[in-house]
Amino acid sequence: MILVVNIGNSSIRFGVGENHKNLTSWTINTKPFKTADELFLMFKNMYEQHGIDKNQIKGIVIGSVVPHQTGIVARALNEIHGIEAMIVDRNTKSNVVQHSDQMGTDLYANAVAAHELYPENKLIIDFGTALTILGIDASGEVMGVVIAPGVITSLKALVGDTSQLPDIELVPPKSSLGKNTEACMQSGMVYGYIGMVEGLIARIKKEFNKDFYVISTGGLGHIFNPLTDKINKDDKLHTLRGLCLLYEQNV
Ligand SMILES: Nc1ncnc2c1ncn2[C@@H]1O[C@H](COP(=O)(O)OP(=O)(O)O)[C@@H](O)[C@H]1O
Ligand SMILES: CC(C)(COP(=O)(O)O)[C@@H](O)C(=O)NCCC(=O)O
Ligand SMILES: [K+]
Repeated sequence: MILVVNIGNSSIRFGVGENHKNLTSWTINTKPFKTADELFLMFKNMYEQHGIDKNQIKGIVIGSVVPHQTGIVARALNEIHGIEAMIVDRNTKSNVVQHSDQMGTDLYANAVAAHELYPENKLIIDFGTALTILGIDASGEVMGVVIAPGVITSLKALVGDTSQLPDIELVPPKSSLGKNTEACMQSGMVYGYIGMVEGLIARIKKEFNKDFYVISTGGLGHIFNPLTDKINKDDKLHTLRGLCLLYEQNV
C-alpha cells in the first residue's frame, strides 16, 4: 500500500491504498503550523482510527503548495515508517506537458489525474483556499490556469472587513434576493461563485472553441457540484489520485 499526502494551504489530505483507484482518505488542518513531533502523534492516532497497519505502507508520496511544511511532514512520516518520501512537483516526469515554471503541485497533480483518468479535453475546478481552473487538452498539454480567491477565503475577507456581517453556513438560500443578512450573503457566496464558475467555463469553451469534460475537486466541490449542470463530476480525491499516479510513474 502507498501513503499519499497533499499539503494545501487549508488542509493536509492523506490517502492510503493499493493504487490511485482505491484510497481511504482523511484530512487535518494545515494551520496552525505543526512541528514534526505534533504531526508524529497525529499520524499515529489517524492510523488507529482508520484501522491502518503502518507496516503495510511500502511507499510515501508528498505533494505540497506550502514549502515550509513539506520537510516537516516528510520527517514525521519517516520517523513512523522509516521510509524516505518521494516529494513530487511540476518537474516530476509524467505524460502531461506543461510550460509554467511556477505551477503549484496541486494544479500539476490535477492535470496528471485528469489526463490519465478521462478522455477528451478537461477542465479541473479546485474549490480550495484558492479557486483554480486548469484546462488540459486531449493530448495532455496544459492549456492554462485560472486562479481566483477561494470561497472561504473571500468570505473571511468580507466578514473580517465589515462590522455587521456575520460568518455564515455555505448553503444555497431559497431566493437569489435575500430577505435577511444571512440569506443575502449566502446568495452572494453560493450563487455568486456558481455564476463565476459557469461564466469562466463558458468563456473558456468559447475562446478555445472546444468542449470540455469538467471535474471539480477540493474541500467545497461537493457543495457547488449539485448546483450546476456545467460540472460533470465531483471527486474529492482527484488531486490525491494525481499524486499517486506521479508516484506510480516514477517509482
Ligand atoms: N467537507 C468540508 N465542508 C466544508 N468546508 C470544507 C470541507 N473541507 C474543507 N473545507 C473548507 O474549504 C476550504 C478549502 O479546503 P481545501 O480544498 O482542503 O483547501 P486547500 O486544498 O487549499 O488546503 C477551506 O477553507 C476548508 O476549511
Ligand atoms: C494556486 C494555489 C495557491 C492553490 O493552492 P490551494 O488553494 O490548493 O491551497 C497553489 O497551487 C499555488 O500556490 N500555486 C503557485 C502559483 C501557480 O500555480 O502558478
Ligand atoms: K486543493
